[in-house]
Amino acid sequence: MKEISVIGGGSWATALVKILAENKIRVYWYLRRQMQVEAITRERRNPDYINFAKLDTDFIEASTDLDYILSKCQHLLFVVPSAHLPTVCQQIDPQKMEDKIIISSIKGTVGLDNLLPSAYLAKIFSLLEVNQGIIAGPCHAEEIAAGRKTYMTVCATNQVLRTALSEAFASNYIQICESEDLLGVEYAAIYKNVVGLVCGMAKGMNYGDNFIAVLVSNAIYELEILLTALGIDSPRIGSSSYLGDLLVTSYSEHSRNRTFGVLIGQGYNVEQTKDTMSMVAEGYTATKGLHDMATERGLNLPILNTAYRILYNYMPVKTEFKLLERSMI
Ligand SMILES: NC(=O)C1=CN([C@@H]2O[C@H](COP(=O)(O)OP(=O)(O)OC[C@H]3O[C@@H](n4cnc5c(N)ncnc54)[C@H](OP(=O)(O)O)[C@@H]3O)[C@@H](O)[C@H]2O)C=CC1
Ligand SMILES: O=C(CO)COP(=O)(O)O
Repeated sequence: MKEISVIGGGSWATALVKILAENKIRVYWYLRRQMQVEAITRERRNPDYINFAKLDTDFIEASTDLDYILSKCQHLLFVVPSAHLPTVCQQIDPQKMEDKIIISSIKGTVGLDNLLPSAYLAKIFSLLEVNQGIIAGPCHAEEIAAGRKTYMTVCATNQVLRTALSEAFASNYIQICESEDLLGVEYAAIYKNVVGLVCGMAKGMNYGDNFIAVLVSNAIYELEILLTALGIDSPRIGSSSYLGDLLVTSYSEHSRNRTFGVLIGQGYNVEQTKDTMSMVAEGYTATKGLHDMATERGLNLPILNTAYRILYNYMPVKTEFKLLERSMI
């Protein structure tokens, strides 16, 4: 792969663009604000997200013209928060997407149907699975910005695409793991955001490491039940895109989901917490999406239920944790 169009201007898109440009892949980058485009071109960094990451703008063309950015490359990488994916996609003519290869790196459920990002993109652009890929973690943009050793998972059923993505992203600090398990990895990446949020709540209420270790252990068990019910065959729970991503979100100070949970645990209400956050915490909407899926399948998942009752039924966090304490094993 010599070039790629990237759609999205947040911290994760910025980290991925950084790696691509370092690897001398030409990046056509769609951002929604002209001021951000101009600042990136002028300052060689994104002033609004991971602004300490230097960007090699010799390999980057940024623009607010989505049609132009999409027209430049066959490979398109979507990195927008799931809540905004429909808004972005509605601006795109599906006929212009016929021969495109679409990669997504979005960890949330989309729309009222709670679709996976890859399923949403496949539906609206009539994509074949062979033309889709995903990029998964465990990766925090902040650590990539600092060039810290990171393992990234690239998923595609198409071997040629997997290889192309591996080559595009591998570097002296990015180690690539390849996988064909798009569905399992995508579901796991969404569920871990809910767990990160609940771990944050525990932290915010001053639960200790002993409790959080049991919480995470129970989450692994819950993830297995959820994936099995969703039809994922023999998920590799211990792999870095499953367990690794769950752990980094549960424990890392960089995690926005965990931060969101900490604020709830400290007594802020949901609206105050949303207002305080300057970045997206996908676990908030994912809690509803996954809870709907679990309910439809008659699953009883205590951690997911706890998040749902606190965030959507506005139940007191302390009372809910007392109930959770009793249901964990
Ligand atoms: N950050 C990370 O370390 C990782 C993130 N991810 C995933 O990447 C995805 C993107 O998240 P991330 O980059 O971190 O998000 P950020 O919170 O860093 O950035 C949010 C982005 O959403 C844009 N946005 C806000 N409102 C709208 C809107 N109404 N319509 C369209 N766009 C809007 C913002 O644009 P503007 O600045 O113009 O407001 C900005 O580009 C998420 O699914 C996340 O889970 C995956 C792996 C790692
Ligand atoms: O997905 C991530 C790490 O792999 C980022 O997690 P947060 O969105 O919680 O920061």
